[in-house]
Amino acid sequence: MVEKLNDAARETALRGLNGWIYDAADDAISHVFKFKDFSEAFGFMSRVALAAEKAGHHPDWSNGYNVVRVKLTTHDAGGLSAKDVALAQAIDRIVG
Ligand SMILES: C[C@H](O)[C@H](O)[C@H]1CNC2=NC(N)=NC(=O)C2=N1
Repeated sequence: MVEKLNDAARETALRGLNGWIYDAADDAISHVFKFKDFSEAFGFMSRVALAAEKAGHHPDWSNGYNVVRVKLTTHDAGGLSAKDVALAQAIDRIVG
């Protein structure tokens, strides 16, 4: 059973991520990605989808043309967990 991160662990984890914003109300981390066009945005989503399936952990996300809004939280834990941090790191690698 995955556990929520405590405050100290969360702060440490966030320092290792690029531009993710902590949303205390949802105990989640979010990032808005803007791309050249829809094709670039959808390519990003396709790569993230494969990483999510591989991890067995999935984003809550939306797409409008060239913008992808990603929110990560662990539904099974009721908040932010190490799985969210790991997926955020994978997403950071995808965007480079
Ligand atoms: C059974 C459960 O839905 C699965 O273990 C996974 C699927 N993907 C998931 N993704 C996220 N973000 N949180 C979860 O708790 C989660 N659970």
